[in-house]
Amino acid sequence: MAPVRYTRAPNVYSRVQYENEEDGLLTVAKELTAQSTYPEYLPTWNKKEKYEPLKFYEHHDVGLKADPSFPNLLPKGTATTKNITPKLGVEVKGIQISELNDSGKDELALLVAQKGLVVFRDQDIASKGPEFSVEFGRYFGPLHIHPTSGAPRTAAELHVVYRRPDAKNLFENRTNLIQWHSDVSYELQPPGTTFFTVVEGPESGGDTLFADAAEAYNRLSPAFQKRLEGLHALHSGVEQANFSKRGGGVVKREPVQNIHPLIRTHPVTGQKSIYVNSGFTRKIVELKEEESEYLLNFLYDHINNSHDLQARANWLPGTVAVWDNRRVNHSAVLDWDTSATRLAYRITPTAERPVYDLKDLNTPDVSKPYVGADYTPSD
Ligand SMILES: O=C(O)CCC(=O)C(=O)O
Ligand SMILES: [Fe+2]
Repeated sequence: MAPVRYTRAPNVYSRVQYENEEDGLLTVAKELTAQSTYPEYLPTWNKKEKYEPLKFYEHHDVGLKADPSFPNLLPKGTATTKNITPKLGVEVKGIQISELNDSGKDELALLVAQKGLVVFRDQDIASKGPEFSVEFGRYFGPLHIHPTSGAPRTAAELHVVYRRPDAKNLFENRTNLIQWHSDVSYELQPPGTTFFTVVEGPESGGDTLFADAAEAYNRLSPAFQKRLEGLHALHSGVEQANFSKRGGGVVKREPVQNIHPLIRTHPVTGQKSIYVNSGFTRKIVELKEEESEYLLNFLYDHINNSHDLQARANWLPGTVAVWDNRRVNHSAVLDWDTSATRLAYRITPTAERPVYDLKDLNTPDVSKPYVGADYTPSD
């Protein structure tokens, strides 16, 4: 059977970037470190770093505690806001997220849940060093340590996205490099409020695209919504781990596959969204293969190609975008062909095990057992 149409090689960013190895620590070339304006964020890959499988924990979203009038996050007369699109995304200026007290952080989580994406301009958080971002992020949930990506030498919890100045032309074998996904959806408890900032980047290009899977759900007819209820999808981290291994990279935690409801409900807003993505979703477990492929391809088309439920963030110095990874899918845009470096990092607090019905929130396993033939990834 043909593979799902949108499933391509995982993360084009994870192409080999390391050149030095000192005692199991892979690092980028010394000349690149010398040139970097933020060398403390350059990726390193520690071959000795190994983690146990992630275990279930109860997640209580801090957005639930927030004052919905946002007195700390959006103080009147100081903060300004502007919607990026009518429903998805808002741009905020005039406040420093690094200075928020706990109430302000609760409000930030609520605003991100409500808007899907919040773009803060002129932030100083990166200049405070990697350890500050780790401490900041922990407030929102236990931080995810990515199994294969690089991390700053002093902050294993940050996920680094790096394209070196002499990156090869990735369009040689591809017509486009768009890779829609929701971060690490294969985990038992995937991320929620997710922070991303580009500390070094091209003058133009290298934007990030966002698609609103809640609006995508709302656009479906009631009959179609009903059909999706009760279905579950298998998400897989196996191909990403294999890809890293093949390139001589690291696998810090054994890859997992998890089954999540196809429609999930947000614990803070009560909003439903379609929880599939063409990066990590492999199969709808209640359906036969052809049926699953047919339905997944429809949903991928609907989410990835409906530009009228999407937003695009551009990166100015000091921009921090925060998205709700439960509700939006995203893709990098690798469109520049100058020798500009792009160096970015993500702070990735994890969230609840996805549920369709909020009465199942924080129960260890609400998915039906996977009874189909064992799924064997092709990669
Ligand atoms: O580089 C980007 O714009 C997005 C990268 C990405 O998908 C991520 O770090 O989650
Ligand atoms: Fe991502």
